[in-house]
Amino acid sequence: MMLKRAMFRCGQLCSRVFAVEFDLRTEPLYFTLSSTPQELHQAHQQLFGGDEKLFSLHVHSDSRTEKARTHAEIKHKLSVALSRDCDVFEASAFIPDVKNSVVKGFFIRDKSTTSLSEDVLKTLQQSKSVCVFSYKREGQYCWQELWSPVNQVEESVRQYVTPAAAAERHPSTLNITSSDVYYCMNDAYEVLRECTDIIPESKEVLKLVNEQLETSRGDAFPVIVIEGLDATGKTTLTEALRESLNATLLKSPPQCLAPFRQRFDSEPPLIRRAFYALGNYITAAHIGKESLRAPVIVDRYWHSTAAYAIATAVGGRVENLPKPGSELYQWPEDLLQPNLVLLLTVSPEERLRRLRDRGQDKTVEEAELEINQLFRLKVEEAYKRIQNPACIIVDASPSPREVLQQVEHLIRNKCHLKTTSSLPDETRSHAISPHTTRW
Ligand SMILES: Nc1ncnc2c1ncn2[C@@H]1O[C@H](COP(=O)(O)OP(=O)(O)O)[C@@H](O)[C@H]1O
Ligand SMILES: Nc1ccn([C@H]2C[C@H](O)[C@@H](COP(=O)(O)OP(=O)(O)O)O2)c(=O)n1
Repeated sequence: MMLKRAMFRCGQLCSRVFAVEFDLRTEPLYFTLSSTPQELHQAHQQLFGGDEKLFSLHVHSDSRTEKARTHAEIKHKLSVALSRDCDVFEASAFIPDVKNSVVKGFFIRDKSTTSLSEDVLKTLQQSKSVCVFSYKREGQYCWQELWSPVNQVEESVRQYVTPAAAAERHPSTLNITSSDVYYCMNDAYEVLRECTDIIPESKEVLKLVNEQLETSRGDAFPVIVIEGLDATGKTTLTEALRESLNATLLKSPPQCLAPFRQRFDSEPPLIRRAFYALGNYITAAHIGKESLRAPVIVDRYWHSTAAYAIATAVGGRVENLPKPGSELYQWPEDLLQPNLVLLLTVSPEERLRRLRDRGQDKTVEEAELEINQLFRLKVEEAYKRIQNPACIIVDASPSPREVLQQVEHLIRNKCHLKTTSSLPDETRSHAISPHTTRW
């Protein structure tokens, strides 16, 4: 039964292009499978040409939540259970330019002479969602076959590794919609609804969404979002703006979701990003209400949700990001738009200094960001590519006072507002009215 299922999965994969993130600084290695022997290119020789043991495994399931969780579990197991003699690379099997065609997995290169990797794969293969292949060599050729720890899989035919041209779109960009980034509330809502059995907190989050959603936005005061990586000065600036504009300060995710955040941060992207996406809709409802009374400053919003999600989903280099203008950078049609989005930027050195000076707990992701220069670059680049509204970049390296003045100036120009921080305290209230704005 298990073998039959594996054979079926194998058949589904064979017509796809495989990509292995062999070296994150360059393009993935792409190959297809062919029934006739094919000579390997020099680049492919680096992976397939040695005498190490090679395996790949792919995760299938009709349930997207099960697939996402199994993939995350496998990633964790491979990182803790394999020996130091094993290299694990992210891998995928996909149909070029076909959305949602990616089957994610891993490629394993085992330089050891022990059977540890086989033992680990044997336990992973117990899962009905996992399909394992091994790679064998003969002369200059390398073929892939379905792997079984017990007996030779007789029906499995040799499928020769055949170098393939680079894909125009990096495969990791094919599955982003509704797996990493949600372009309407319902898509994110559905994911959490599918999780209510395995993550009971999902019910509470959905209840909060149902209770708080109501978007009203009439002749409103302006809404200004402040974005940026951790420690770029968002909290410092948003609090100063609250005072100088006599504004309401909101954040996304909203305070009511704080008790659940850690729980969802430990989930794979499919679920974690759905949580943050729903947070934006709750914040949007708060913005709708509050902007009837005063200007609203928002600390992180959709730009953060999309930029972090895209940067995490896309492996390797900045060049792998979806190209500028891609539909993946579009704002969701059903999410309230702010009037202005400002992106605070500082040099990596200054940001590290601020992080160290602050010396407080960082989310795991932010800790990784610190050591992972590539990821940081991708988040910033994704921020800059988001459209409608796009963000305006603010150099946040000067003193807090200078940054505030710079931002007040921008708000005055872009929102046709009067800000009054340079005025004496007693004249400082209600300088902004909905009627002085253009929207
Ligand atoms: N313009 C600035 N110049 C120097 N230090 C700053 C500036 N803005 C903020 N900081 C300091 O940098 C650290 C991070 O700022 P914070 O406002 O908490 O950033 P964020 O909210 O973006 O994580 C804090 O210790 C803060 O006092
Ligand atoms: N609106 C938001 C806000 C944060 N996120 C995600 C993106 C990152 O994974 C983290 C960053 O949040 P973090 O707590 O480190 O940021 P702050 O310290 O609050 O500035 O949260 C999001 O997806 N959408």
